[in-house]
Amino acid sequence: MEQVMATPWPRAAPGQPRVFKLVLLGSGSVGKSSLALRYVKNDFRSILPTVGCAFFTKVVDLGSSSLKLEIWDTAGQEKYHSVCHLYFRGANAALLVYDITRKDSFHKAQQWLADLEKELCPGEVVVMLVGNKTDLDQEREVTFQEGKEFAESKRLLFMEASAKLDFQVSELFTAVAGELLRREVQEGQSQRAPTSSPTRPAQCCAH
Ligand SMILES: Nc1nc2c(ncn2[C@@H]2O[C@H](COP(=O)(O)OP(=O)(O)OP(=O)(O)O)[C@@H](O)[C@H]2O)c(=O)[nH]1
Repeated sequence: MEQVMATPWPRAAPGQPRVFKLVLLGSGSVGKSSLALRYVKNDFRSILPTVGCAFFTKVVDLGSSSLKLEIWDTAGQEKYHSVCHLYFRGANAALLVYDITRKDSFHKAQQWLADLEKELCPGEVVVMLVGNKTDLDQEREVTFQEGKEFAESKRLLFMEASAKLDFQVSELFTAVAGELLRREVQEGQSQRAPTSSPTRPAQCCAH
């Protein structure tokens, strides 16, 4: 897996699919790298803890349209927490991942959301809460309902998945990609409408 420490903003070449940056955030060992590996390479294997950030790309075909996701897989270990905010700058989407067998990881995902909200404008980033490791249902500490209710209270997308069993992995990335395109179309329409006011201020939040 490629390990990178820089944060270049992606550019779309002419005629190529538009590029969106997606960051994976969450505690150590919740399965961020495994979800990315399953999605991009349809593989599941033992992976060493991420150092800094790992990087993947994948073109998502949505039928009438396609886009390229640049997936930034951040390190979840606490010692890397302070550098992680460097990676979500410029992000278009974020997956807040927790392990359904670890309540502490669910609380940590909520802290990540608070950090994201400090850096980014509300509604600017598509955020999905992801409860991973549904194959370990007998050890579950976070119910589906708890995840869903928290996501609804914060207006996040929500899905549970298993990187191990390949359960709902491509579905969750496709759902985020679909939402990115939907918002882009919506924003384009509101900018074309002569009577509409700008959708966002020129200078926003921490930018
Ligand atoms: N049972 C089960 N184990 C999983 C699943 N996804 C990941 N794992 C395991 O959980 C452990 C951690 O997975 P990683 O993908 O390295 O987790 P991470 O969140 O990227 O960890 P950091 O790099 O430390 O942030 C590994 O042993 C994986 O094999 C899953 O869906 N089910």
